[in-house]
Amino acid sequence: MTSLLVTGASGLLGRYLLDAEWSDDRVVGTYHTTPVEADHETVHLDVRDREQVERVVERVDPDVVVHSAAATSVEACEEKPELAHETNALGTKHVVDAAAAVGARVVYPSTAYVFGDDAPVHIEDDEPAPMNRYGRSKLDGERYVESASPAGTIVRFCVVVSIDRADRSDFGSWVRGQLEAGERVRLIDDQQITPTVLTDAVDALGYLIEHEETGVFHVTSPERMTRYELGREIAHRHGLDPELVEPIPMTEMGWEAPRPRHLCLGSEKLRRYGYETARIRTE
Ligand SMILES: C[C@H]1O[C@H](OP(=O)(O)OP(=O)(O)OC[C@H]2O[C@@H](n3cnc4c(=O)[nH]c(N)nc43)[C@H](O)[C@@H]2O)[C@@H](O)[C@@H](O)C1=O
Repeated sequence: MTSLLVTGASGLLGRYLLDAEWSDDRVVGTYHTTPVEADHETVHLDVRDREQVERVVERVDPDVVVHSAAATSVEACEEKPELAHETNALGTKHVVDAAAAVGARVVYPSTAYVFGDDAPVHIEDDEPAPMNRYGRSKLDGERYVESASPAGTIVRFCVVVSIDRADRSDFGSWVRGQLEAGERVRLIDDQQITPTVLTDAVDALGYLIEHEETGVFHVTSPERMTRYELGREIAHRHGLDPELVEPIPMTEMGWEAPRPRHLCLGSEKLRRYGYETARIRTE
């Protein structure tokens, strides 16, 4: 029986982790601003507060800490670099240090934004070169996990989407909700992504925890596509009108943070380790 502490349990990933079928062991979740309704114990935690992190980790005394608490808005991190640094870099250091003190392994969800535009697809061994402050702060967090003892696990995702549900605040749910309401959606057609299906993100984390794999892993669909193509695929999957999906360039988003045109991760390593991620395209 594995005892888990999941930080960021009110976030997209954390919330699912708490409900995941594989997490029927002892699980405690932490939240920062939004309390979580769950079958498991949840506790307030600000990962920026080193002493609070130490207290919670010591009390829960987990085998594994899944550290999914993070400032995940790319734009907010660009506007408030100190928030990105304190939450994603220092917060991770606090978790890594506290986990080491109780002998717990750290599993760290990270992001494709640790890479820039120097290659169309990046694999685990490639040298990160973030283009924005969010990517930089998550890479700083990765560095702490890399030097963790016991050895940690870094799991990079691309844009996390649900494709078969519409009950979350993720990109896929939003697109489906708009299409179901007969509303047009204008989606980026000049940035390639390898989306991470939400259920894959959760199940692959479970797989890596169960098999006690350490090091860096990418978890994404093997297919490259734009958000525009993804939106049309979501329409097809659910019998909705793909003509409601319109292409726009990234410049129309008015984003401050620079973003690579190729935000693609190769996840062949995970397949070699025996885990197959879902395909998104149906045709
Ligand atoms: C890998 C990486 O992936 C993500 O970062 P992101 O690239 O900033 O993309 P996002 O999905 O968070 O979009 C940011 C905002 O922008 C809107 N948005 C996006 N794409 C279109 C789009 O195509 N059309 C419209 N209308 N709105 C869009 C979207 O609704 C939201 O309000 C994060 O998970 C992040 O934590 C992470 O790690």
